[in-house]
Amino acid sequence: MGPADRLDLSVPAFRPAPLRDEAVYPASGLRPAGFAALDGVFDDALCDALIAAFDAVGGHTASLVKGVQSAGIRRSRVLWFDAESSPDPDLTAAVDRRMAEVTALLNRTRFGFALDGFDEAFQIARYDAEIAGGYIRHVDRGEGPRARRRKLGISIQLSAPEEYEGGDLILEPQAVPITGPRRRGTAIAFPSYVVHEVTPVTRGCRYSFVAWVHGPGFV
Ligand SMILES: O=C(O)CCC(=O)C(=O)O
Ligand SMILES: [Fe+2]
Repeated sequence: MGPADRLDLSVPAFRPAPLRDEAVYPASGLRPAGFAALDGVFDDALCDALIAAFDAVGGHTASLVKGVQSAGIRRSRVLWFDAESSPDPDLTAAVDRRMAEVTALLNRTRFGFALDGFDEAFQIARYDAEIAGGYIRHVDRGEGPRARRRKLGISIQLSAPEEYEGGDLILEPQAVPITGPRRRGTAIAFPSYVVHEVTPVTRGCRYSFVAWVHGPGFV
């Protein structure tokens, strides 16, 4: 019997390890309201598959709202990742399952927001050194019918830290800015009213996966 005979083809292609409730926080050990990070949300196979899904189509130049583009504000390419753009239903299912799990865990342990779903497709973004890819300080909430319902943003680092320089996700949940961890597969979560930026990439390229979770307005 060769090794191929022992392959169990019923095993799904994407099986990230169970989520551990082991949030990582800045070195101070403080847990500022308005920021959470969770390691191991996507495994390498999921990160690789999402990068490949992006590269297969190359994404389009990111816009702000209603197709408005401003290179002074945001320089990146994005792909809206959903059942239509996904190359593989197993990948879509694995990502959907994991995002539901991670949202439930983070909201239960950290945020406690009233949330009612994902109203927008997930976003895969690519920031290239050639164009000093980045995104200046901004908040994710806006005036539009969906943007006003954004409550929680979750950014997952798809690239390994050594693949790029710059490209830090910096958040300002309180007075002291926090630089998000760069570990591959780590999720960084923050309320959609928190100011944040992606500093310009100076070498290589950074891919991220971003989900927004929606709900009734903050009252
Ligand atoms: O790439 C990231 O990690 C964050 C992107 C972002 O802030 C956004 O798309 O609103
Ligand atoms: Fe943002």
